Amino acid sequence: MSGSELESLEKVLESHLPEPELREVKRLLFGKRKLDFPACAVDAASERDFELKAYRFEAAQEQLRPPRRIRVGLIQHRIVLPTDAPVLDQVNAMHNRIGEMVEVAAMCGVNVVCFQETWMPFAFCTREKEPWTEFAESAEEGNTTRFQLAKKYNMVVISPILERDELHNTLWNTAVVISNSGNVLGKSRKNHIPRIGDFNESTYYMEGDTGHKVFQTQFGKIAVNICYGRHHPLNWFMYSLNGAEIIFNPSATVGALEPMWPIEARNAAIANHCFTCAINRVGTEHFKSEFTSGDGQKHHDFGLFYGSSYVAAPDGNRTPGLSRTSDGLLVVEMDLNLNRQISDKWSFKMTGRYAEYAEELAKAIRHDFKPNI
Ligand SMILES: NC(=O)NCCC(=O)O
Repeated sequence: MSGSELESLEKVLESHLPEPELREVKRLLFGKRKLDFPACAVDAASERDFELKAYRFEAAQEQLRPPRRIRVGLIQHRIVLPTDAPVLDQVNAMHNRIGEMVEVAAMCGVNVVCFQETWMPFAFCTREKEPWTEFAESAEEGNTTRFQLAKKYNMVVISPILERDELHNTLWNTAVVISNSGNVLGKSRKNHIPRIGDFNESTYYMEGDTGHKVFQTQFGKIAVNICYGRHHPLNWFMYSLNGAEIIFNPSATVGALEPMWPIEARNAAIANHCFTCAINRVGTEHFKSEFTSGDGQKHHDFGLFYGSSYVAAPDGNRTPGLSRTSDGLLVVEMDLNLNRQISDKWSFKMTGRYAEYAEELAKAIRHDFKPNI
């Protein structure tokens, strides 16, 4: 435990359940296998003070297709410097932290790594423009994109940033997808902007305009459904419709939303016959000026970002979560053949009545809509 905070549900079960029951509970809750990682990675993670966990999802051997095994890495971390440190110092400190964590991901053979949502302080609760908008940068040319990790480690990097689009004088909440060659493959902007509690993001940026892009990488077709989009089943569905084999969900989430966290990305993996990766930051971020929440309470912080990053598979299994309180790297090996195998078995997507939904939805959004009662 860190202070009075619960470290994780998994730790509670491990501490209190006898071994045979624990094994059964873990099978029911999670159902996947542990993956061995190199000793150098274990040592480096321990020296650098972050949790390292690794799991494997297997698929059946097929006759016509070879396995398509790849490894993803999910990184959760707290901000490094206080939020009133000079902006560039904060950015550099964060780059150093990410750099040392990605190096361990490389030791573990990770092919695609994803960081948490906008890896700057999550200052959008404050409604202040300065200095937070100074963190905004170009998706194509910004410091964070030019921070050369992808090519160095032959790894696809998903880097969620606050994007400044100079051409259109706009800010966006954007995930930049950098191919393992080091080139920017493209970007995916946050589709749904929360209007709840301290999530005052609509003061800073608009709903994304990049649709439901899927990126073809050397390690499979990937998409990014940023944070609040995970509450929208149709948002996951649209990425899946465009062929996503893995949907990443970089997030910054706190408090009352925690009971939903273990369920939403897992449901999406089941419903869409794909893998989903839910990533949340950790720690509590303090801001100098007091701000008022939607409920009238005054604060200097958002509350605890509860980490608990995990990966879910199309067969409904999922990994245990990373800690609620510590920085961590979750490495997961998955055979992408599992997606089609599960689709052929359960056929949720094949049996969807899309033409009917489309027709009824088209009617429901009209001003003259009358419910079919
Ligand atoms: N970052 C963000 O969109 N948070 C909104 C609350 C949530 O959905 O967890």
